[in-house]
Amino acid sequence: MKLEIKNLKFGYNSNPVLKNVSMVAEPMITAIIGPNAAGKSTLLKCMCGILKAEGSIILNGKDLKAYQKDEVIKAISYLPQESSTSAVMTVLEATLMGKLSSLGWRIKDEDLSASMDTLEKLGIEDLAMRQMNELSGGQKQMVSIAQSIIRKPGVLLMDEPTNSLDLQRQLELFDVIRNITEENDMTTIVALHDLNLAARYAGNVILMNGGKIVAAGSPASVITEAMIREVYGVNARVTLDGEGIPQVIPINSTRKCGIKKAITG
Ligand SMILES: Nc1ncnc2c1ncn2[C@@H]1O[C@H](COP(=O)(O)OP(=O)(O)OP(=O)(O)O)[C@@H](O)[C@H]1O
Repeated sequence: MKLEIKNLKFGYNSNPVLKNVSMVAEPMITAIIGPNAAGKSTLLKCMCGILKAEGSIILNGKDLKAYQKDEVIKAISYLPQESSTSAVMTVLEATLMGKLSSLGWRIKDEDLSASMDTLEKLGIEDLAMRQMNELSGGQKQMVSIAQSIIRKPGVLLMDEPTNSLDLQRQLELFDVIRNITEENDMTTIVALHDLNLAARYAGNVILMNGGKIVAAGSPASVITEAMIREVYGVNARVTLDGEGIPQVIPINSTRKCGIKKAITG
């Protein structure tokens, strides 16, 4: 599904956060990068309709407002930064809920096997009968991801899906996301802090800063030493590997009080 955003404006309590954001996402992985408080999460929440923004969100040529609510729920799956899945139920039941909540509440045999397949794809089938409230943060995060991808939505929005995962799980998860995106012709949009993951897995990178999109294009065109210095205030070495994928090695911060400036925006 093609997702187009035109002149999106949004503010919390009239404090402007998104300032005329326009972008297009096609079926592939798009990474949204940018410093803390740039507006990445807010943009994702506007894209799925959780936050009501000014401007247009166009899904396959039709304004999101013209779709029925259940059509939007089926078409767009959103995985928030903080997972709230901690209810007393098994991992298999929680995964099944991800499917049912988008398709009605009748359980069919194929829904159960789809849930098990999804857990296997993510390498967490051993957790199927474990209780959700007994899982580690990373395990819970993997279940939230299972709940999102089981629906095979046209548009998959993920906010920092790797932030509780160890290095191996991060790569495995992105391998799965890439496969699912390609197999299902999905438009996958991921907000990410890890520039190396964005460079390795995204076909398109969108850079946000101060509520605006300041660059968009291939990883090599967006993730450059000059950009990292200017937007993140960090000196970094960026080299291109054999496939032309940028690899970022941060060296030092150019700011004296960097944390305060970055967090307060
Ligand atoms: N619920 C809220 N109420 C008021 N202001 C908010 C709310 N959520 C976010 N903001 C503000 O909106 C701005 C953008 O926040 P947002 O979470 O979209 O940024 P982000 O790029 O996702 O940041 P991070 O990388 O730190 O998660 C920030 O200044 C933040 O303080």
